[in-house]
Amino acid sequence: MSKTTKKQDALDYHAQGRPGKIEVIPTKPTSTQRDLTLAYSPGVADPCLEISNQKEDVYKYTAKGNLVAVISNGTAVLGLGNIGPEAGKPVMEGKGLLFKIFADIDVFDLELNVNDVDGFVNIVKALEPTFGGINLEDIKAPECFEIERRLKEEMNIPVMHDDQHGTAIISAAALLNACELQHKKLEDCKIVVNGAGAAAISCTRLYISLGADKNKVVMLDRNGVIRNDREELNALKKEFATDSDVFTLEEAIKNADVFIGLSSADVLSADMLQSMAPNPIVFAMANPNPEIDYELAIATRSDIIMATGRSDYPNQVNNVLGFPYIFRGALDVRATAINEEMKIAAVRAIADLAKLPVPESVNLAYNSRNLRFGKDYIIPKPVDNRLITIVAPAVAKAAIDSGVAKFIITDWEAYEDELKKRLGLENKIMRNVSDKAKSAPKRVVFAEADHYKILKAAQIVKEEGIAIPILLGDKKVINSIIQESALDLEGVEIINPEEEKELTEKFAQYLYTKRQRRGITLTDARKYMRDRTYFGASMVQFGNADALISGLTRNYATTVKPALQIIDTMEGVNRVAGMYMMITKKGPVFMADTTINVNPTAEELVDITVLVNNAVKQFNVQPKIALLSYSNFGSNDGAIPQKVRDAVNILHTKHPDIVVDGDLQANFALNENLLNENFPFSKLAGGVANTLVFPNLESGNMAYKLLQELGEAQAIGPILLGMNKPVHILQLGSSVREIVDVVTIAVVDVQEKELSRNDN
Ligand SMILES: NC(=O)C1=CN([C@@H]2O[C@H](COP(=O)(O)OP(=O)(O)OC[C@H]3O[C@@H](n4cnc5c(N)ncnc54)[C@H](OP(=O)(O)O)[C@@H]3O)[C@@H](O)[C@H]2O)C=CC1
Ligand SMILES: CC(=O)C(=O)O
Ligand SMILES: [Mg+2]
Repeated sequence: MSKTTKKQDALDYHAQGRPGKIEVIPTKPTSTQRDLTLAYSPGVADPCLEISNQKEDVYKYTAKGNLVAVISNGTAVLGLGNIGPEAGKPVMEGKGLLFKIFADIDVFDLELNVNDVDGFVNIVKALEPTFGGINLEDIKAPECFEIERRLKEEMNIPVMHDDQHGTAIISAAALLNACELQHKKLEDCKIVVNGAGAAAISCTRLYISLGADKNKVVMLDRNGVIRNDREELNALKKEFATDSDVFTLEEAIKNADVFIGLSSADVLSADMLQSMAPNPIVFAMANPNPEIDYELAIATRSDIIMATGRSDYPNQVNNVLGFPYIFRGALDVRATAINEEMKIAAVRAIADLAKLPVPESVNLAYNSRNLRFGKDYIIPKPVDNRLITIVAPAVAKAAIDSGVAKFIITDWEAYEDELKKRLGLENKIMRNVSDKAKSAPKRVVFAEADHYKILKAAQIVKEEGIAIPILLGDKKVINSIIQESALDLEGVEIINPEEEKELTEKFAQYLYTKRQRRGITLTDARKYMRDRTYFGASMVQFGNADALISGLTRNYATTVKPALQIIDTMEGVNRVAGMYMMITKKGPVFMADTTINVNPTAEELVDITVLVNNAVKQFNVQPKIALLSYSNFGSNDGAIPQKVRDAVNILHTKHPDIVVDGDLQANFALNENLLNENFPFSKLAGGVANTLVFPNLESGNMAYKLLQELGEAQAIGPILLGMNKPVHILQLGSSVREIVDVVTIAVVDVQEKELSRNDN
């Protein structure tokens, strides 16, 4: 059992609820009799006949093109050995789960009760009509080599034995990077490979094709070094037999540069590790427990680069980084095989990705502040969602270039969008907003710059060219966080309001003049200016900055107050409101008011709707607004539906250009069929609403939070509407990504406000 998870937890995880880890879910509507008629007899006969006329249409009308079989006979399950097909099923279900979550590939796991090569090959061959690809898994050597060779030869869909090639690709990428970091040349490295099975042999072959010297490789199995004088060796082992004068691991490992473990747990001792060459590279990849314990290895050699197959230590070298994306790329071009060119393309793509800056989501997932290319980060993390958009296209391109693709991708940008969509990463709106921000970055002042998340967000917006950050706070404190977290904020202006006596006095005088008849004395105003949100808002008011970001550490109401006291609302606007852009599976939906107006009157709802209408247009979206209630067009007489109806009446009279209707229930507003069938007269009929205005703060606030938690929608905001100058208040505890999004919106807000001033 692994050291960080308890046996009972693992058993419970698998047994609780629906036993196992996967289920089958229909992808088409099934709710009406008509749906069933189409899904099954008689409707199903039509696609059947189309396919019978044109076999390739099976990709058009069935799930084949996205379906991979994970097939095992349970003869080499992880490092647990030949435990049989049933016992191997949890691993195969696990692979299915990883295929789905990392690459949106559907998997049937098939555990076969057959050990002989012919029997196995015959069964798998017969499955070709069902699947787009075959992932062979945990089948022991040497049979796995013959099985894979024959299936590749006899089948016309991609077949890959993952323990061989998945592992080879990933460990080769890690090895190239580790050599670079340890200043070793692969061709000069003395490499000891412990294990001579499926993974070990294929990994070694790939290292050699990437430049490793076969004469410097020593391979071992259970009986020790694979030597030419051993008579019982099979042909595969013979390929790596040596004449050198070493017999045991202890002897072979002396002065080795690299140890590759693909055997079983705890075979490499601390003494053996001590005897390796300076700056050794140790990949102890046996699962679940490595050839040497991670802690022991790093305690033994401080000059080591150490990797295991496990997720709970740095440098997880595990084929999970490869198989989802290799198959994704292969399926998307309907490759007939996974060839050497595709494998090498995957190696290079994965190795190069490790050298790029790490996304914040990955840092967060590993509770780390600044993962970066180095001894403890030689290879990307499995949760890095750039893997799909980098590795899959690299594999697909190589398949096309090497002539094994039946479908040619020409628009690579569209393909990347499609890949992002598969993982729900597609967010075109935000990408457009971000591009717009980058076209003319603005000065954004951060009131809470003595906070890691703010500094990290400032670094990101600076690096990406979205904004020019200005940091407010104690310089010493800010610089120490920057140093501690290895952030790069060189050249960024830091202002400590306490040192800015003149500016503070000017701002205080302004606040006093503005609010002297609202209970603020000059003494109060001077005191308030010590608060960085007051100071930052004043900077924006006086043009020392273009936008203010605050609110990470304090509640919304407290933070919005200084902004409202210092910065006026836009001309002709009576109030401010808060809006969220929710990125849902069905696309973006704008929601207001979610943060400010507790119980707006009908007139106030009108103001909010006008504000929202203008704001949504800034995102290049044509607003279609539903004013929500618990009733549809007068179906209920309550005070709230009445208020909403009154607001809609005013809007229709005074703002006929706005596409708005209500009162409407949320499901009617968002469902075209329901709306068309029941309310064809509605101004929204023929489509759905993309903007929802709520009758009060409680419904708006609860709705967006429910959508965020249960609907897994991404909430971007809050976006403060109606201010004369851009001030954006974060939600308490926002993530770095949320802060970056709000800054991006703030920059575009500045641009839009400048534009409308120039127009006037
Ligand atoms: N991190 C990763 O991504 C991956 C890790 N692995 C791990 O690699 C290991 C091997 O898997 P796989 O190749 O599929 O299995 P195989 O059964 O095909 O091969 C196992 C090999 O390990 C050798 N071996 C076992 N124990 C020892 C030992 N004490 N000393 C030396 N050699 C030993 C066997 O020797 P013999 O030939 O004499 O029986 C055999 O050559 C497993 O632990 C597996 O979990 C595998 C794939 C991916
Ligand atoms: C990771 C894997 O495939 C194995 O250990 O067998
Ligand atoms: Mg395996």
